[in-house]
Amino acid sequence: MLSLRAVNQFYGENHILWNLDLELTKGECTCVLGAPGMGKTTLVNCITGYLPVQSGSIIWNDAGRPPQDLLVTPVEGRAALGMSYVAQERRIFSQLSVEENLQIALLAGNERARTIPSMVYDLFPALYSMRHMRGGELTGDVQQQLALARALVTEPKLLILDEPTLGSGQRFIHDMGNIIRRLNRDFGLTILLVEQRLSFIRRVADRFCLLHRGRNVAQGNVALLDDKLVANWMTP
Ligand SMILES: Nc1ncnc2c1ncn2[C@@H]1O[C@H](COP(=O)(O)OP(=O)(O)OP(=O)(O)O)[C@@H](O)[C@H]1O
Repeated sequence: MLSLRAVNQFYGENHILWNLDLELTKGECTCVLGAPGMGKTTLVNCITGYLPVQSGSIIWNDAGRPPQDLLVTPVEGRAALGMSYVAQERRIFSQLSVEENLQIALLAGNERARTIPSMVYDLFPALYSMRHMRGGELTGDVQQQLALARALVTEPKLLILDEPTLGSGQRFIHDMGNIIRRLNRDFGLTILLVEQRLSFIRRVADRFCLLHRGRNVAQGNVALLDDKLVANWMTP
């Protein structure tokens, strides 16, 4: 679904991503992990188009359509192709109701999505009962649900989640894991997940990509993500 080849990215003079290769396969959940500051969010921002890349290629492959070069596709164009992103900082409108937040997110989609799909309230029944409440009145966990629901209203093909469990308690983390598994296994959504919690990664992901100082130092089936690999690479 998405192929990155030899991607390099700089912040000014600082070389952050180094010749990075990554392959996202349709229907799989791939987790990017690594210690803080290793380039995970930078990588996601290059994929979504919020950051320019210096060199390399990022190609979108959708069955039956010609491959699309994302480096010449702006952020809105990537959303229209079917890419949806939940950033670390929840991007919701605190003055608008839950329902208005979802309605506005629909505008980012393509022709297919005109109403809030029933799947969204099925996954997040709490949002339905709170649909008239303002975003700013919700607890942090429900705001995170709303941020994810906003990303789903356009019925994306690729969902990108940057540390969806950050700052949450065990109960929420468990529920978030269930939702990601349902999205991936029941709805067939391709998922790119940035995450640090190993138990969570092993529960939800099919594949992993381990970043160290902007380089992809290990990748493969999540069963290969063993303690030795983690001890070697998860320290700053
Ligand atoms: N806007 C920026 N300008 C300059 N340098 C930046 C900027 N954002 C990030 N960096 C640097 O780029 C490197 C990679 O940061 P990035 O946020 O991608 O790491 P990360 O793996 O996502 O970290 P974390 O787990 O803490 O979110 C770090 O050294 C960071 O200091």
